Amino acid sequence: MYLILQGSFENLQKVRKAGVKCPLLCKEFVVDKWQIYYARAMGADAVLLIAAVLTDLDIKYFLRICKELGLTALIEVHDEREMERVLAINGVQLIGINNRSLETFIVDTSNTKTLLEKHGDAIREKGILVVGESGLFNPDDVAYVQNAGVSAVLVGESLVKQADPGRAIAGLFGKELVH
Ligand SMILES: O=C(O)c1ccccc1NCC(=O)[C@H](O)[C@H](O)COP(=O)(O)O
Repeated sequence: MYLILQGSFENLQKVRKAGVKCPLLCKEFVVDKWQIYYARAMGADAVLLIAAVLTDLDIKYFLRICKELGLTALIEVHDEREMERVLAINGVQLIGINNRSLETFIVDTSNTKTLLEKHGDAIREKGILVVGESGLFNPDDVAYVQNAGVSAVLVGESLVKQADPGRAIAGLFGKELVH
């Protein structure tokens, strides 16, 4: 399980210094290569690359940097067009389907299902893992995106608003997760 750190590179370092051992995903709007080097220096294991704010050339270049640094790149898409762009890029291992529109902030989990119905075969052929992102609050939501074909989930609100992370995670999945 990755811990997702959002909003501040320095938080990555704080969390590492506090002794957190699990992998860390730097969830930022990465638009320049220095942010990837900085994320690595601060202790990240993975970075989010948002297709909506990057050109194809940027994504290819940033993927190369991630590979050199030993970082995993989670490439985030929101719609059909972004999915097609990302699937045409070699070396993508992890795609996140965000159910929240960056323009309207409206969340619709059927986005994951729609995109996987259309592109699931191509994704499987390439051996790409899919992460279902946003709007997941309970075991039914998780089951819905899992049945659509995702192998992992990216969750914010439903966990961070609860006092006990262990119980929050157990509540989200409907069972205790052993790690
Ligand atoms: O990431 C941002 O900076 C951001 C800016 C404006 C609106 C939303 C933004 N992020 C939302 C998140 O990162 C969510 O926490 C993440 O997508 C998970 O979704 P949820 O589980 O619904 O909180």
